[in-house]
Amino acid sequence: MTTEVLNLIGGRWTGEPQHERRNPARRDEVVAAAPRSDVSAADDAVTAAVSAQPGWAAMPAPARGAILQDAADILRQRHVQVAEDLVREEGKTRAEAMGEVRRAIDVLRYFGSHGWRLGGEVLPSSLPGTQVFTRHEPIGVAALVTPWNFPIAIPAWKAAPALISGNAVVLKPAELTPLSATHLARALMDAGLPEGVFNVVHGRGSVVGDALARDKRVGALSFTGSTKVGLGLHEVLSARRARVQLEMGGKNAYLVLDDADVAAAAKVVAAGGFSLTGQACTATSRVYVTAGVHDAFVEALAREAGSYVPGDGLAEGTTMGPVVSDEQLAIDANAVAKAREEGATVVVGGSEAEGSFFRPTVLADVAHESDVARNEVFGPVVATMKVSDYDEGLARVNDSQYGLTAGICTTNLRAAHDFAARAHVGVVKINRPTTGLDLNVPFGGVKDSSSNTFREQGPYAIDFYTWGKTVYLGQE
Ligand SMILES: NC(=O)C1=CN([C@@H]2O[C@H](COP(=O)(O)OP(=O)(O)OC[C@H]3O[C@@H](n4cnc5c(N)ncnc54)[C@H](OP(=O)(O)O)[C@@H]3O)[C@@H](O)[C@H]2O)C=CC1
Ligand SMILES: O=C(O)CCC(=O)C(=O)O
Repeated sequence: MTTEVLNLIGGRWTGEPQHERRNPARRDEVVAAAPRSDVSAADDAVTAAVSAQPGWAAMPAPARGAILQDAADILRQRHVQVAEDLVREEGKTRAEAMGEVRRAIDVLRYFGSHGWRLGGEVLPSSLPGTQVFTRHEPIGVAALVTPWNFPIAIPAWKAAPALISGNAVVLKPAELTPLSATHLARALMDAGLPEGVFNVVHGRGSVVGDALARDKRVGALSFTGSTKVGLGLHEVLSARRARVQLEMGGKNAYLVLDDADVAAAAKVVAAGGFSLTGQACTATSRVYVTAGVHDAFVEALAREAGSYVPGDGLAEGTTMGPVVSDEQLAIDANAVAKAREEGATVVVGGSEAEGSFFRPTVLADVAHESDVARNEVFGPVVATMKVSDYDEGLARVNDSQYGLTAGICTTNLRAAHDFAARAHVGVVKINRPTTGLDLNVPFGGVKDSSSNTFREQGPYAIDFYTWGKTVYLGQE
């Protein structure tokens, strides 16, 4: 069944559904049709947001929070349908999609509860009879440009802190996944969000996303996606000194030491590398293994990889969904072909794609300088490399243009602490998969993974959407 998706501008559903999205697991099924908007729709959405924002910011923060909490409840009532639509448009397994929708619900609840806690500080003044306090003012209009790989959780974790702090929002979701963003918008509107406070414009990133970035009324833009697009947005936004938050690519590394439990390490690396079909910016994609356990680890990882059952995420027994698009499928296949040319051994997987499915792939004997060891694949492909000891492993982990997540499997407390201190990444996982984040703690990277400024998630997320003011209150 095709669902017609429209833009949401100033509380009205508008536009012509023209662009079809097909189910990556069943290509004859059209899941959704959405507008391919032009720049005028982006302009209208920003106009609506500008006009709605002062009223929204004037509403008491607990009342704003109550709307987010109600939206969470509505999403909870609809969660089975929302998750199944997410599977059909993006390709996750049912369990992964349920987890993602759950996360969106929890994010709305979490930031909804912040309505009771927002505020500033009261500070002593050097002046007699004077009080100093700080205020956190909303930026005004925030644009959110989001990817297809977490099509409801990422819009939710960007929108919720923006909204609770009194901003109006214009969301440009990825063209591949229009339906999940619509479910989020419907829940917010059905919860009583005033018209114009949350707007959605569907269309090409290079048209709608670019127009939002260039609109001087947009005070902040939060982006998740490829490094290439993110760096372009950074140039546009910083040229006019608007806020920009970027969560981009990764080449996330794992280090497995001789003292690790090999079977447990293989499970951790497989979960980070193959869950979500490897389509996460936090996915494990290169593994350094010390010589004593190298061969046993590669064997154990290959066994884990072979145990996945690729298929339609809604089918019973499927443990890995399809690749999201033909373009991504070609990237996965080419990465393995190139690795082979550069001397790697394909231990398991790596065969021609079957339809939209690509088998979990483990590569061994990978050269440190080869393409697959350095560039993001965004698919279920894990490159393994032997290192002589911890120091060499740590140096290899840090030898990357990216710095999003990294992990270590070890039972040595000293190594674990040293790694936590010296891994040059935004998130360190010790004996846990590189994927998977708590919603109440900061998330972001360094180097080419991030804008290296404001973190997402947790209370820190609110900093990006507010600016600080200091008030001196004296008596006459
Ligand atoms: N860090 C992460 O979580 C993610 C990383 N990626 C990486 O990016 C690669 C490509 O994926 P893709 O989805 O195409 O990522 P993109 O960076 O192209 O897309 C992310 C978002 O940005 C929009 N966009 C694209 N071009 C522009 C532009 N010029 N100006 C403003 N917005 C724009 C997209 O719109 P639209 O696509 O609808 O046109 C989408 O909404 C992946 O293979 C992976 O390496 C991808 C997704 C998530
Ligand atoms: O690992 C996760 O849970 C989040 C990953 C993520 O933020 C992304 O892929 O964009």
